[in-house]
Amino acid sequence: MIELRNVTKYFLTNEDQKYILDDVTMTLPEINIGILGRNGSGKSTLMRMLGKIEFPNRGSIYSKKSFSWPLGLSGGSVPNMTGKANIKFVCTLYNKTHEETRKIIEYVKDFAELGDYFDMPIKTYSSGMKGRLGFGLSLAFDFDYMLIDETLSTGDASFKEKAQKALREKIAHCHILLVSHNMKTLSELCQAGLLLHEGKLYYYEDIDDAINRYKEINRSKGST
Ligand SMILES: Nc1ncnc2c1ncn2[C@@H]1O[C@H](COP(=O)(O)OP(=O)(O)OP(=O)(O)O)[C@@H](O)[C@H]1O
Repeated sequence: MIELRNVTKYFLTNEDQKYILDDVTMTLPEINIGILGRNGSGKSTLMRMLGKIEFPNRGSIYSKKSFSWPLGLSGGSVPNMTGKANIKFVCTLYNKTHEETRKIIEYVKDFAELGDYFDMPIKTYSSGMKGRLGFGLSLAFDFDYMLIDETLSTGDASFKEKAQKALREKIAHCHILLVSHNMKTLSELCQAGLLLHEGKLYYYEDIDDAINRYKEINRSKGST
């Protein structure tokens, strides 16, 4: 379960405040949930708050469950360190043993297909390469919830296929919170939906109801 208690999140703009969530209180059940909203509504920000790499201005988000770092966002890595060194660093943070770390490095190296770049600083990577490294690393760990931010579209066609297959195997054993503009993927992978709109968060028990409401909003506002 994830509890949002009076959560308010805003960003300061030059002249005003941009509200993402305005005093939202809600309890989310343990199921796969798709997150929808127009461009700039705050989907990625919500995901970062769930992953505890960004925090509300007021209120709190509470859960006893473990969350992956948001897949699909390339932030969080140390740019001057190699891909391999970044993985070792994360393994240390998660108290992995020497043997577990060795296996994780092997897995990610094989999965991410970075060739020589695996031993080069991350600042030399393209955004797709960073995405592949982060994606492989997240798959190598076990979490209660995987946070996925449009990761299904990371990489070229063959990598995308491999990533989708690996992700589907992974999510058979955990829950997902998925941000995507792809309605088919949302409908296939999620049971429930969250719709972010103008600082409010709406929960739909059926993902297809969330998708229909999202489409209605898009029709009335002009699609983005
Ligand atoms: N650090 C920041 N400072 C100021 N404004 C920010 C900051 N981060 C995000 N924003 C603004 O907050 C709003 C929500 O951003 P966010 O990336 O969460 O939206 P989104 O729904 O994921 O968008 P998209 O669908 O385009 O990816 C946007 O208007 C964005 O410009």
